[in-house]
Amino acid sequence: PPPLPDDSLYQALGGQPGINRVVEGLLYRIADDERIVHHFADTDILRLQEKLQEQLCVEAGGPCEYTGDSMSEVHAGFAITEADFNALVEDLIEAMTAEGISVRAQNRLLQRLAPMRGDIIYR
Ligand code: HEM
Repeated sequence: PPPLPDDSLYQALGGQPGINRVVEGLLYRIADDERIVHHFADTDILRLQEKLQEQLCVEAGGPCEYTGDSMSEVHAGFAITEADFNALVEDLIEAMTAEGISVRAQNRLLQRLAPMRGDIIYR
């Protein structure tokens, strides 16, 4: 999606510290999520954490650069289903709710991530 005109979403997420807490909460929830944890068996979790922190910052209109690989490159070969995708989004919503992020800000971020769906789900 095109860049946001301002950093209001970044601020609503609590800036980089808030985004980092959401990413940490997401990673803990994935680790506990029997529906999808198997996909991450061989993943360098510290790298994933760093790239997610950057990506969510960029998508929220924050002052960051994403240095990871493209969504299609990264997720190809994992045979990620629509149900897997929905499970991860559920975990993300839980992580944001636990950080006290408003439903409006949650929905703004999810709207930014939703278009990536086609690059992540295996067809
Ligand atoms: C909106 C949804 C998603 C976003 C924004 C996202 C974002 C990312 C990012 C930024 C990375 C790191 C890229 C890099 O290392 O250069 C990554 C890696 C990864 N993602 Fe996703 N992802 C999403 C959905 C999913 C889903 C649904 C699954 C599976 C259930 C998944 C499984 C993985 C795995 C296994 C890796 C690590 C790949 C590896 O170890 O080489 N992702 N993702």
